[in-house]
Amino acid sequence: MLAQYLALKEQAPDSLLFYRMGDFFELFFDDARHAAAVLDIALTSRGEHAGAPVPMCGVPVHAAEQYLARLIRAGCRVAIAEQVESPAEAKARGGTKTLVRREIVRFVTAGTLTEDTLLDARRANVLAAVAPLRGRTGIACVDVSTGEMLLESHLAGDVAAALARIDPAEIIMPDDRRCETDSDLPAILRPAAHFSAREGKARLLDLHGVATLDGFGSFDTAALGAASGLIAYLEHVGCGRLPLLLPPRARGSDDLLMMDEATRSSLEIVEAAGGGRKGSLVACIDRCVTGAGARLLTHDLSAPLTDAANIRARLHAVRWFVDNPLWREDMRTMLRQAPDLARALARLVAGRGSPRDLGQLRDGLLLGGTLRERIAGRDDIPALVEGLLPDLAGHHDLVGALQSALIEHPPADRSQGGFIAEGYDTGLDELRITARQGRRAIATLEQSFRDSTNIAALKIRHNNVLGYFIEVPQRHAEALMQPASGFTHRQTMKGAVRFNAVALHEEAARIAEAGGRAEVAEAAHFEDLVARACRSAEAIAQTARALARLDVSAGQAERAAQGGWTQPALADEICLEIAGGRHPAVEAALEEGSGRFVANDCTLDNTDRVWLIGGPNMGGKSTFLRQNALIILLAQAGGFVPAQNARIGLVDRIFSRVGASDNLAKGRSTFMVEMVETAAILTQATARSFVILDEVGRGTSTYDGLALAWAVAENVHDAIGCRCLFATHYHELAKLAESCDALSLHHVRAREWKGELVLLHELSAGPADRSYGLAVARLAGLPQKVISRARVVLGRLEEGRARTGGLAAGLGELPLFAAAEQAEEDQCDTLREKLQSLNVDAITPKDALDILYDLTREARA
Ligand SMILES: Nc1ncnc2c1ncn2[C@@H]1O[C@H](COP(=O)(O)OP(=O)(O)OP(=O)(O)O)[C@@H](O)[C@H]1O
Repeated sequence: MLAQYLALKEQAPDSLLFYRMGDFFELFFDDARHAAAVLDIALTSRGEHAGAPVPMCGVPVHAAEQYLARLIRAGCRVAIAEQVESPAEAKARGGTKTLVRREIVRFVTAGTLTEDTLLDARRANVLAAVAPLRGRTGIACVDVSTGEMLLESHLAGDVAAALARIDPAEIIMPDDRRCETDSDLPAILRPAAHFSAREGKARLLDLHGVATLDGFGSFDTAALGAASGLIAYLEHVGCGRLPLLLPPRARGSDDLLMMDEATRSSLEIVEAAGGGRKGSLVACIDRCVTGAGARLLTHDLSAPLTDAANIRARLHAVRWFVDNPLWREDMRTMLRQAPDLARALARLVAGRGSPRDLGQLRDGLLLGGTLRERIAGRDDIPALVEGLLPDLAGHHDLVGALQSALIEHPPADRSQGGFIAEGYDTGLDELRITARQGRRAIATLEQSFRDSTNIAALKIRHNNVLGYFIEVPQRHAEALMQPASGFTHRQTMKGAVRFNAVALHEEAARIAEAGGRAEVAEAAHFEDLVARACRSAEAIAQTARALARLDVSAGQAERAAQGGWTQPALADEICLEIAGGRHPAVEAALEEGSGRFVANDCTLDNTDRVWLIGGPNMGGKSTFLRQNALIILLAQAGGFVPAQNARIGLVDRIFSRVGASDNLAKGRSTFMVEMVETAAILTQATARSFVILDEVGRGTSTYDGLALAWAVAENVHDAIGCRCLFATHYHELAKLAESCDALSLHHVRAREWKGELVLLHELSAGPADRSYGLAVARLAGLPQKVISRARVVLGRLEEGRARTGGLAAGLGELPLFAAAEQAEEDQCDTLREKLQSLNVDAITPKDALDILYDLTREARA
C-alpha cells in the first residue's frame, strides 16, 4: 500500500495527498503533520517506513468538504486520490490480496473551486495566468465557478494594477519569465512551454468549435499565450477534464478606470482596512438579493468604466428602478427566488453537479422567462434592460424537459435516487412499483412469521451490510435455531439474534433488483439532462448574467433610495462639482451609533484644481479626501452617489496615497512605501486623473517631509495638472498658493470652547489657523502631566519660529519648480562653456589642477 501511496505522492509533490481508504481520506508523512496542525485533528501513526512509524491522520469522506475548505483557506493545495475500482474488481483482477487501484482524480486549489461550501456566494473566485510575451504581458482569467473567461494584454508597468483589480485567488506564471505582481499571493510556476500563443489560439478555437476568434474579440499574442497556460493548468488540476469555459471576452485597460493596489486598499473597496468585507465600500453599497448580483456589483466597483455612454446606460437603469419603487420591490422579490444559475451550471459541466443543481437550472431559467414577460409589458424600459430581455428567456425545451423530469425539490446527493418525477419514465415507475410492492410484501411476511413462530417481538429490519434480515430477542432465538425451523442463522448480537428465510430472501432479491435497475435508469436520465444543459451552457450563462445585471441595477437603486443619493451628471471637461457629498461607509458607521455625518462640498475645475486641506487631527480631512474619490468611483461604476448634487468630469485613474503605512511584509519601511507609492503617482497620473494625497511626507523628518510635500504638490500642480486633494499638517505649504495659480487653501473647522476642542467636520476656504494637536492628544486621554510639558515645549518652539521665520523661512524666495530646474541647467551650461574654452594642451599640470579645483568648487556651489 505504501508503495502505491508513494507513487501517487510523486505526482503531487506540492499538494497534500488525500488518499482514499474506504470511508476515509488518509494523509501520511509530512502531509499528515501539516494537515493535522492546520485542521487541529489527531496525528496518529500506521506501520513503519524506513524503520520509523509513519505519521498519519484522516478525515471522513462525508465531511471532507469542510476540511478541504479549511486547508484551502490556509493556502494549501490538495490532490484527491480515489479508489477507481471496487474491491471485487481488484479481487477478480489479481486475487484476494490485490490492492484496489487508486488514481489522483483532481487537484483542489484556491482558484479552481466549484463547491458551494468552499466558495463565498457573494464573491467571484478567479484564477489568473500571467504571461509576459513580446514586450507585453497577457493575463487570462477565469472564474471556474461560473466559467466566465477574460483575456487582457498590458504593458509591463500596468500589470500590477490590473491584477489588483482582478484580485485573483490563485496566480500562475511561466517558470522562466516571472513578473512583478505586487500581490501577496505567491505565483505558481508552470512549464514555460505551456504558455504558447499558437497553442492558446488552437485550444480556444477547438473548445468553442469556431474557425476564428474574431467573434469573441481581438486578442494579441500575449493574451493568447496566457490563455494557453491557463487551459493547460486547468487540464492538469482536473486530471484531463476541463471545467466550464465560456467564450473568452477581451478586456482592454483603456475602457476601465485604473487604480493600483495601494489605491484600492486605501479606498477599502472590496476589503476594509482590518481585512474582511465588513466596513468596505462593497459591503456598504451591496443591496443585491442574489449572490450572482453581489459578485457583479463587486466587479463593477473594482473596475469602474471610463466610457460615458456605458456609464449612462447603467445610470438610466438605476434611475428607472429609483423612480418606480413598487416595481423595484416587485422585481427584487422575484429575484430573491433566483438560484445561483451560473454556479450550478459550472458544477454540472465540471462533472460535480447534483440533481439539485439541475433543479436550480430549471427554477432559474423559468424565473428568467417570467421576469422577461413582466418587464416586456412596460413601455418605459431603459436601453440596458431592453438589451437583457432576449437573454432572459429562450430555454423553452430545456426547461420543459427539466420540469417534467425532476421532482420539485431534487436532492443534493444523487446516489440515493428518487429525484426523477413520476410519470416521466413508465419503465422507472414500474420498477418503483415493484420495489414498493416488495416492501409491502415484506411487511406482510413479517406478520406471517410472527404468526407462525408465535414471537410477537419478531421484526424484519434492513441495514446496508446485511440487507433484509429477521431479528428476534435473544430469549426467542432457540426455537429459530432448530434445523427444521425454516430459518437460517446470520448474526448474534448483544440481546438479539438475526436470521434469514427463503421467502424473505426472494422478496429482498426482487426489491434489490428493481431498486438497482431504478437507480441505473435514474442515473441515465441524470446524465442525459446534464448533457442537454451542457449543450446550452452559453445561453444559460447569458441568462445568469442578465439576472445578475438586473439585480445590480435594482440593488443600486435600493441603496440610493435608502440613502437619499443622487444621479451624477457626467461631463467631458476637467471638473468635479460635488454639493453635500458624504462618505458612504463613515456615514453608515456614524448612523449605527446615532451620530450625524456633516456633508461637504468640493468644487474643482481647471482654474482651481488642487486643494490643500489643513486643520486639526480627527477633523475629517482623510474622510473628505476619500469621499470625493469614492463618489467618482461610484459614479463611473454606474451608480448613484451620496451627495445632493454631483457633476463629474470623467476620470481615467484614481490615486490615493496615505502617508506612512507600513508594508513590512514586502520589506519596505513606512517612509519607503510612502515614497514608492508617491513616485508611482508622479509618473503615471495624467491631466484626467484624480489624486488624493493624505499627509504625504509625514513619514520622515520635518524638514525632509515638508520639502518633499512641497515638491510633490508643485509637481502635481505644474507638471501633471490633474485634480488633486492634498491633506497636510504643514502650515508652511500654504505659501504654495502664492506661486501656484490653480491651487487653493482649505481647512476643516474646529473650535475650542471652554478649553474643550469641538471638531465641526466642516470644510471651509482659507488656510488652517493652527493645529490643535495638543487638544486632540488631550481628547485621546494623554496624561495631563505630559500635555502640560508639551505645552511648555510648544511655547518655546513657537517663540523660535517667531524669531527666525521658522521652518519655512526662505521659502518665500524659492523659485518655482520650473525655475529651479532652469537654474540647475544654467549652472551646467556655464560649466560646459568653461570646459569648452580650455586648451588642455597649452596648460601646465599645476594650472590644470587649479582649474579643476575651481570647477569643482563652482559645481558644488
Ligand atoms: N464629515 C464628517 N461628519 C461627521 N463625522 C466625521 C466627518 N468626517 C470625519 N468624521 C469623523 O471624524 C473621524 C476622523 O476623521 P478623519 O480620519 O477623516 O480625520 P483627519 O482629519 O484625517 O485626522 P488625522 O489628521 O488625524 O489623520 C472619522 O472617523 C469620523 O468618525
